[in-house]
Formats: sequence, C-alpha cells, structure tokens
Amino acid sequence: MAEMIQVETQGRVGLIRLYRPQALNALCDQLMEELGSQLAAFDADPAIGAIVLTGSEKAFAAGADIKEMQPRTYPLEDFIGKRWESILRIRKPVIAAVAGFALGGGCELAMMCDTIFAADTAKFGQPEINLGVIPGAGGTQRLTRAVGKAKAMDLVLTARMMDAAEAERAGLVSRIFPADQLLAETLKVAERIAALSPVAVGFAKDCVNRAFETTLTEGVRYERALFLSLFGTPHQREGMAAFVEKRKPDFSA
Ligand SMILES: CCCCCCC/C=C/C(=O)SCCNC(=O)CCNC(=O)[C@H](O)C(C)(C)COP(=O)(O)OP(=O)(O)OC[C@H]1O[C@@H](n2cnc3c(N)ncnc32)[C@H](O)[C@@H]1OP(=O)(O)O
Repeated sequence: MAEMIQVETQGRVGLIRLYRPQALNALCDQLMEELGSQLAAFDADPAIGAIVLTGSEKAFAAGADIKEMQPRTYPLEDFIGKRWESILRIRKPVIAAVAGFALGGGCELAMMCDTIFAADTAKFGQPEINLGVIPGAGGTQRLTRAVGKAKAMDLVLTARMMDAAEAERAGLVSRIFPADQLLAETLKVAERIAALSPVAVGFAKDCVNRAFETTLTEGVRYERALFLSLFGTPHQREGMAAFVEKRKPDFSA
C-alpha cells in the first residue's frame, strides 16, 4: 500500500498525487519507488489513456530529499539511477499539474513529464547550487532545451525561482490556470487525450520526444515511418471515416 502518493482514476485518466505534506513532497527513495510502480501500473492498464501527476497547493515537490542525501558520499551507486528515470519509460502521455514549489528534483520531475500545466502560484527553480551541488536528474539539459541558455544559466547559477508567468513566457509551461482550477482543467485536457487513439497518441509522444534525441533529417524520417504505419490501424480508418461522415470518432475498439 503506497504511503507517499495518492492514486485515483477519473474515466480513462490516472491521477497520481505526490503526498508527503510534512516535507513539501521532497522526493525521497520511498516516494520515487512508489511513483515508479504506479506509473508502470497505469502504463500497463488498457483502461487508462493518460496520466496526470500533481502535488499539493503548496508544493508540487521541493526537490530531492536533502536530509536523505546529506550523509551520502561518492560514488552513491545505489542512489543514482533507475528510480528517477522510470517516468521516462512511460509510453502514455503524462501531464504535470504544478502548483506551488517545483524546485530542484521537483522541477526536473515536472520536466520529465510530457507537458506542464501550472497554477498561477507555481514557482520553478534549480536551487541545488545553494547546497554545493548541481542539478542531477536532467535539470541542466531539459531546462536549457526548454527555456534557452541565457535563462537556464541564470536559474541554475543564481538559484532564483521563476513564477508561472515567466515560465510560460519562457516555454517551460504550456498553460496557466488559477490555482483552484488547475486540477479540474488539467483532468479535462487529459480526458480529451485519453479518448483519442492510443496508438496515435503513443506515436505522437514518441515522435516529439525524438526531436530532442536526433537530427532533423532522422526525426522527420522517423515521423514519416510512424505516420505511414498508422494507415495499417483501424483507428486511422475510424478517424477519417468519422470526419467524412460528420460524426464523432470512436477509438474504443
Ligand atoms: C539519477 C538521478 C539522481 C537524482 C538526482 C536528484 C538531484 C536533485 C537534487 C535536489 O533536488 S536538491 C534539493 C533542491 N531543493 C531545495 O533546495 C529546496 C529546499 N527547500 C526550501 O528551500 C524551502 O523548504 C522552500 C521550498 C523554499 C519552502 O520554505 P518554507 O519556509 O515554506 O518551508 P520549510 O519550513 O523550509 O519546509 C517545510 C518542511 O519541508 C522540509 N523540506 C523542504 N524541502 C525539502 C527537501 N528538498 N528535502 C527535505 N526536506 C525538505 C523542511 O525541512 C521542513 O521540514 P522540517 O525540517 O520543519 O521538519
């Protein structure tokens, strides 16, 4: 039974709430283990089409657990690794719904999701430099790709926080909602995605992610191959027939 996450489903959407209120959802080993297991369970469940990851009003997550890391010494074999990367293996879309602090590993976790929706209260930052370390779960790489070198350097070197409006302007955040509407609005979007063709949704996610890993020529070639292969699926036939027949498509079969 998970203790540090809360899990619900709403229709075809799986909702995971980080739940460690006394530590602002600091990402300790147990929490990351529970999160990884639940993400894998939703990914394997055909009744789920999209996943929402959220925290509390005050914090999405205030980073990796500093108290747990403090006594560790190099080379940290059991620490670096699999637990933090489990979210990257999820094939279904994962939307981060961020309110309050998303700092350090919390910001990195949000950036590992497929898109970030933010409450107007959200604050993003990579303050690890204040602790005598640097981001260690992709922060220097994903933040730089999202907001560009100048702002990433500014955030990583000064440890300053960026509010939701700045994060949206910079391209880190896709949509901003008033805090009391964040979860409901995010769930609505997730439900819309979850009603689409799971094959097409999975391919779309895979192709967008490919843009970060390959050249333009290779990425376009990959997209073309997946696009063409969708013409071998019933969902392409259903989607296009529904358009021509002026009805809603049904991708449930
Ligand atoms: C292969 C990958 C390997 C993984 C690499 C991961 C690398 C990631 C590194 C990090 O994330 S380092 C941590 C970065 N985050 C921070 O530095 C933020 C730390 N927190 C704060 O600065 C403040 O808590 C706050 C967010 C500005 C909020 O301040 P506020 O005054 O409102 O609350 P507090 O009283 O400080 O906090 C309440 C409670 O929560 C505990 N806590 C907060 N953050 C953490 C944390 N990151 N780790 C552990 N505990 C945390 C804090 O200690 C308080 O608890 P008590 O001490 O009162 O029991």
